Amino acid sequence: MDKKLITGLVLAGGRGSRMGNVDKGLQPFRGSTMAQHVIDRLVPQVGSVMVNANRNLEAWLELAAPVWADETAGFAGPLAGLEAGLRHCVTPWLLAVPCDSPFLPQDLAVRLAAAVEDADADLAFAVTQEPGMRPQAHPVFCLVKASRLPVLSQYLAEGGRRMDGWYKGLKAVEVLFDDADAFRNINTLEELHVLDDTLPPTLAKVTSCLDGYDPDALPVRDAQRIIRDFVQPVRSIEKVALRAALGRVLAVDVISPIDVPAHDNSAMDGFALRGDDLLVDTPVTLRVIGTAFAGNPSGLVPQSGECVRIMTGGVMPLGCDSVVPQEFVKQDGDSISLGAGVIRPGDNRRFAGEDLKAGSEALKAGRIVRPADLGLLASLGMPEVAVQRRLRVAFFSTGDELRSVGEPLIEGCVYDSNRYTIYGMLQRLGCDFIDMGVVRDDPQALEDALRSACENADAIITSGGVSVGAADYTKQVMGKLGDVTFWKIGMRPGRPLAFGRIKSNGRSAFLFGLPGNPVAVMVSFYFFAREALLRMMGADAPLPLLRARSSVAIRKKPGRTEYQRGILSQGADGQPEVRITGSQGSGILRSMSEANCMVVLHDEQGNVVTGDMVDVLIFEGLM
Ligand SMILES: Nc1nc2c(c(=O)[nH]1)N[C@H]1C(S)=C(S)[C@@H](COP(=O)(O)OP(=O)(O)OC[C@H]3O[C@@H](n4cnc5c(N)ncnc54)[C@H](O)[C@@H]3O)O[C@H]1N2
Ligand code: MOO
Ligand SMILES: [Mg+2]
Repeated sequence: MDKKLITGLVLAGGRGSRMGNVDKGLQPFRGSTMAQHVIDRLVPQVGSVMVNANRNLEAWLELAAPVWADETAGFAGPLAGLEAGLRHCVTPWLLAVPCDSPFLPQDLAVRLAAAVEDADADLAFAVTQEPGMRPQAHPVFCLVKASRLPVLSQYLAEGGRRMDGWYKGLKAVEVLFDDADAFRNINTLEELHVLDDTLPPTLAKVTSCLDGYDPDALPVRDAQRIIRDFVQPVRSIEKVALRAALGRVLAVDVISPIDVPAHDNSAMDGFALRGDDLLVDTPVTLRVIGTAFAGNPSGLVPQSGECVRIMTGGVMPLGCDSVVPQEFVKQDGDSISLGAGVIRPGDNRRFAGEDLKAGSEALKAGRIVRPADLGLLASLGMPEVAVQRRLRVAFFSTGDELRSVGEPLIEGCVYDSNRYTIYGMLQRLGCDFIDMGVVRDDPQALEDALRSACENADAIITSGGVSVGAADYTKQVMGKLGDVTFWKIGMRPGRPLAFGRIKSNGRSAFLFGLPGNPVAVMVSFYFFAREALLRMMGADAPLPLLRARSSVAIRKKPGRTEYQRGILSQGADGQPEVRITGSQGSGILRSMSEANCMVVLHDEQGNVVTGDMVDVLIFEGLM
């Protein structure tokens, strides 16, 4: 069938009641509107497209398609829309599709048309079948002979409303499509958001990708994956002087503008010569015709039997490919002699570009600049480097029992240590920070603090108040301000965690509500917040776990991840060996301070026997 014989009709006249009574098709989706996506899919398949809509007609007209309202009053459903479409259809066939199915098949018209032609039918509609399920009809996706309008009008006049009810007396055929997802229709705003890959992901979207997601029993790796999928890099670049780039995250790939080194040069102080002059078993004598200093090309071109005195780094004279170190020759006036086989042709010569070739990638974006990188960048002659702007992280502690250092400690109170461990860990990551002090267990004070943090920072870290205590208002307030979830993670310590993104006055920030216990807060930071913050900074720096032999037995329950404070040292055989520090209670900071590593006992792992290999995270050098 020639596609010019078909008019496409987008059915957009519904109430959108499950979407909060909005005009569904006009809802933003992937950079335009949902209906626009449907129209874009339809246009290549048909001669022309029109729309059936009952509200916001001006907005619909902007879609550059004719718009027709129902003629049957009172939002009578898609059949009323089909009737309006058929009334204005000037082609022999009409292809109807709903406005909320932006993924409709690209071969919908061709396949339905082939079916009506084969069967000499009045109507064809789509059917899908999932494995092991009964076929599912999609009667709103139908190709209808325009001349059958009177049958439909009569059905409507008699009060009929069923999409698959009106064509009982007509010849209708089903067409089976393989891809059920192509007929997916979007009913709620949440669903629309979840499917819109141009919008920042929602937690619902991210968690829907996990099998058996249970916020109350979440494995560590699932929590890490959700966090990884949810946080997004802050895209903001600045140029800094080379030295200031130390510890910062490179924002772009660095391509070498030059060959390093720029010339073939000598690796030794000695004599540059032509490899052809070297004889396999006979000593040679060469005449020295001049000297090449580093930084001062000699311009000399030795002939056969000649050589040039050269310093380390000096540019190789033309025709020379080898250098004999001065210790290996006998010099006599202006000639040198060297024994057979002292060097081979090509020895002690450094090639132009052997370190880096012009145009090659010297460093990748996302790298955290280390001292060697500073040197490398300097070797390329770069005075400035493009880096990600520093991440701004606001943090505060929650709890009426907390006193800040410098204040007197009243009965029942403790000094706030979490703000100091958090400060230390953020500082090591290279973040800018805003220390917001201690916030009382008071809903208004918490809301004010979270809003202020959100408006001034990229990320917020709080500690305390995420478990189940009666004064833990933190969760309630966090939930109110945004897309935040509360987890019980299968780990020890650090079981409760709040995570998400909150909004205030048009600004948003990622939120990590870490548990209050002083060791739990550090473990949660290292194993969840750290990677997320690095990701926001555009950096890629996975936690470096090493293997070490356990010099002790460790009790461990399978089914949760345990982080034990450990001391790593060199065993009697020179291999790394780890033992556990004293008490592992999640309030005991002293053993954390004594430790130089964490022993990571994974989910599935059970008791550790002396001599078993275990994973270890070393604190020193940890970003
Ligand atoms: N019935 C239950 N109780 C608790 C559970 C549970 O599942 N059921 N989980 C326990 C676990 S695990 C942890 S961890 C804590 C986490 O509690 P919160 O995040 O609500 O923290 P708080 O109750 O505010 O404080 C816990 C503890 O830590 C001390 N703390 C808090 N902030 C600081 C700070 N900045 N500096 C020093 N010490 C701090 C606080 O005084 C408490 O002793 O909940 C368990 N309970
Ligand atoms: O996180 Mo809690 O520290 O497991 O006691
Ligand atoms: Mg609590």
